[in-house]
Amino acid sequence: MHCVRKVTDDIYWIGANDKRLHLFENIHPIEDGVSYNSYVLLDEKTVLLDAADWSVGKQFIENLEFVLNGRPLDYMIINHMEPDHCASMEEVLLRHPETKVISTAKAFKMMEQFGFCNLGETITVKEGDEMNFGKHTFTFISAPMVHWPEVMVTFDTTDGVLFSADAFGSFKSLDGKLFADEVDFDRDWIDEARRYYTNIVGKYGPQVMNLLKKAEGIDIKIICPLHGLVWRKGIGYFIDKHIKWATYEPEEKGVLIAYASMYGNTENAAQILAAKLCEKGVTNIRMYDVSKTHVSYLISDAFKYSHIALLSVTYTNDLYPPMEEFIRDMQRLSLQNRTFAIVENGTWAPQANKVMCKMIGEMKNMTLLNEKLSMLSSVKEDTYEALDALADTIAESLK
Ligand SMILES: Cc1cc2nc3c(=O)[nH]c(=O)nc-3n(C[C@H](O)[C@H](O)[C@H](O)COP(=O)(O)O)c2cc1C
Repeated sequence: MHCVRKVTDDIYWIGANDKRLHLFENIHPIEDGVSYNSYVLLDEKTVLLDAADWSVGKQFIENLEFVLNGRPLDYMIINHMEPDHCASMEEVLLRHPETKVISTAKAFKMMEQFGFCNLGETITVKEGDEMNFGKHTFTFISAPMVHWPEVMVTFDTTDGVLFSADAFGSFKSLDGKLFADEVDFDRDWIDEARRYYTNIVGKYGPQVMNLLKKAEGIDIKIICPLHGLVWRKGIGYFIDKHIKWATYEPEEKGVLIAYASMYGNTENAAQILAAKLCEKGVTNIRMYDVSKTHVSYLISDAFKYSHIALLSVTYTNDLYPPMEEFIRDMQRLSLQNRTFAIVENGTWAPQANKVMCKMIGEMKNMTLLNEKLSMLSSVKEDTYEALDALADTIAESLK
């Protein structure tokens, strides 16, 4: 049975939720699922904006046919051709051979590469092109690398609706809600929106800022992304978050403590550091065991907090692999402007400090608060005092 919602009088959300998928992009855990959003404009012409993943294809097609209610589908706009949105487009075209597909030249090339064939009549658009569908005029804005190079976004100049592709998206299935003002976003959604942005689009901050600059000139009333909630109220709040993330500015003054420990002694040091920080009035702390926490959560909080304390054991003359993965991921996603404190542990020849220093040094605008805090196997009086002093240094730099 169909399951759709109205966005405006003429625009419907016809997407679907996937609560069964464990790993988004086969890498990021999605405990709360994800939605694949697709939209239809009913005007003098009918227009489908993006499709959906194959896993929800049946629901998506049922929704599409319900909304069309026997009308032909005149156009299908593909803003982003990644298979989690486009895999079902061929099914749409088999049912609607009358449909003309509108997209960028690069997207058509990539559709061919992926084998999304039988496209029929196509219309290639570029930055600034406009198309009228009756009451509504759409303009197309290129947004390269706002996830993939072929991406564009579509702006409905009539109603001020921005179809933003993967920009302004989020993990989490919608479960009946559609609009951000229907949920407690700060309580229930912001962490997953940040985890989505930072891990999926995080590397492309400058490109996101380019898109936001272009968006400054247009009066956006509604944002319709391809995953997550639709924004029609308080859009500025979400745009501000994206500006912070895209410019690699921390959202909050606080400390992310990430530790790697096999037998619990480095963990003990992490707990002592946290306790000392709290004693000194620094309570905005989030602590993770890197072996137990998927790196996508660590990345999300690395984008959130101003300070990052890394405490790691030495492992076969090198850094402990999950800690290395975390720092490598921060590098890959171009994280910048953070303040680090590091602690190493080793039993016969500690090496973790050297590797962590080198990796942090390879990133842009990172400050390292301490040169070396090395512990041998377990926390003794000297390490305890050194951790206390490190907490002082961190607290001071947070002022
Ligand atoms: C497989 C393995 C390899 C290790 N390699 C080194 C090493 O190369 N150099 C060193 O000083 N300690 C090494 N250690 C010791 C760890 O760093 C040790 O777990 C640590 O000193 C104690 O901290 P923990 O209780 O937090 O695990 C190794 C331990 C294991 C289990």
